[in-house]
Amino acid sequence: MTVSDKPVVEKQAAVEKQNYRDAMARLGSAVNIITTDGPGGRAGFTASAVCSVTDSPPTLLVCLNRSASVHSAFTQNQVLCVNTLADCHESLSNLFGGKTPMQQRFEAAEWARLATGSPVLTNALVSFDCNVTQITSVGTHDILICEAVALRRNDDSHGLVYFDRRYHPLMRQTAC
Ligand SMILES: NC(=O)c1ccc[n+]([C@@H]2O[C@H](COP(=O)([O-])OP(=O)(O)OC[C@H]3O[C@@H](n4cnc5c(N)ncnc54)[C@H](O)[C@@H]3O)[C@@H](O)[C@H]2O)c1
Ligand SMILES: Cc1cc2c(cc1C)N(C[C@H](O)[C@H](O)[C@H](O)COP(=O)(O)O)c1[nH]c(=O)[nH]c(=O)c1N2
Repeated sequence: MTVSDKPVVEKQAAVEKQNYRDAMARLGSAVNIITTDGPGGRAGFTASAVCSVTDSPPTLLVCLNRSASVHSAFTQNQVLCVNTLADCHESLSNLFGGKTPMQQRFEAAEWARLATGSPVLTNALVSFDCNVTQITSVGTHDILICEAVALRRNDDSHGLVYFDRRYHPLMRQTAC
């Protein structure tokens, strides 16, 4: 049998938006509620586009659609908290990912504060309280570069993954 050393690549004129989304739906990701508070007001939205950038200084990125109602609050406040959701947070994720009024979103859970004043979800898997240090626009979204200034972890909770347009619990291995 002859094995070609070249990968088979299907030629395509362009990747259409729907094909791109269908492909991206196959990447499982953590689900987060991103919150802020300050002169621009209190706001929060659900985000899967969150990624670690560097640990020195401890930096992550969040992608935010510029057409979202929460956009101006985040750019004005320049602070945010990434609250990574646990397996019990499916309905909270839908609440912060829809067109629900802001007060109703926050009434559905308990919140604390750390260093920046952004709302910290008390039973999140982990929370990264951050200063927004840079904003870069790409297409429809702003990439918010965020430096973590305080952290909070709940080490007993299970995780939540968004994969194939559905939520899936991710169980932590327990000692037996
Ligand atoms: N990065 C994002 O802005 C993003 C990510 C996930 C979901 N969403 C929004 O949540 C809703 C439900 O999404 P779904 O995953 O069930 O189905 P979907 O078909 O809208 O999205 C499938 C996947 O495509 C990507 N995607 C979707 N909209 C995008 C956008 N505007 N910009 C960049 N990437 C995008 C995400 O990876 C998403 O998981 C939709 O309104 C979607 O736009 C937005
Ligand atoms: C699972 C999942 C994941 C994401 C989203 C939704 C859901 C359900 N949404 C959409 C975002 O949460 C939604 O647009 C917000 O509610 C903002 O809408 P308002 O304009 O404030 O109503 C979203 N939006 C965004 O700008 N970046 C992201 O990474 C994501 N990820």
